[in-house]
Amino acid sequence: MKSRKPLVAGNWKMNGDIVTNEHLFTALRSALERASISQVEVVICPPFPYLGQAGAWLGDTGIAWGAQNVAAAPNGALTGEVSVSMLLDLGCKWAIVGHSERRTLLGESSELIGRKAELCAAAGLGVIACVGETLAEREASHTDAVLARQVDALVPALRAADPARAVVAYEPVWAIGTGRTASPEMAQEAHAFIRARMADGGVAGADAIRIVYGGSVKPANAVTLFSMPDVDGGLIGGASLVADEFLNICRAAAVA
Ligand SMILES: O=C(CO)COP(=O)(O)O
Repeated sequence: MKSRKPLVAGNWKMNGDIVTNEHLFTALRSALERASISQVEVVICPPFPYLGQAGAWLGDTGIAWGAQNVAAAPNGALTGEVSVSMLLDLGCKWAIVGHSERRTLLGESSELIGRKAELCAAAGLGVIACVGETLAEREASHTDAVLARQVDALVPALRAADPARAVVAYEPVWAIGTGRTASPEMAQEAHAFIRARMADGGVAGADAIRIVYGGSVKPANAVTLFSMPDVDGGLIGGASLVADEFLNICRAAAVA
């Protein structure tokens, strides 16, 4: 039994609409209530426009909701951006930062992501900070170097954060949406490296910070992944859009 409470977060990415979401929220509510998996922290991250809808549907459940991104500044002339305080206003408990889709498609740097994480930590908004290597980087044996750079940029935020409100998500880019999952041993190796790197960087809460795995997690592979000693749950893309699949992944986190 691990000392860290597992966390399973659904990253809906840019999917959904009011009607579809309503069905998904309804199914998630009843499924998760029936399963009563209080030993798992469950988070749903819909697109920004639906955070209010998430609050309306999930507010009286144990399920938290969060954003998929946040601005790197507290307020001001930043057209189109959404601040930490706005997310707190909407009842968000969490924000994802540094997803590889934003790193690669939108050019977000590790430094920018570190700043976002620091703003979350300072305001008490939980942060799920994503790291992970590309296939080319893994094949060139650069995985550790890439993870080290990405984790180091998060260290100031992780040192400042309440360890219960800081999560690192290891998402190898080659496993995202591809159906290709890291083996449990590969995930464990990367997670152990990330934890040691945090500790070396002076993050006193490194042992308490959850490191979750993301990349083609499905009900069929969740238990073996989550059973690894440093894998503390998952960040789920595609399968989080299907209530039964997401529920079964949450169940896997409860038994792993
Ligand atoms: O990017 C992910 C979660 O943030 C993973 O996506 P998939 O689960 O669809 O591979």
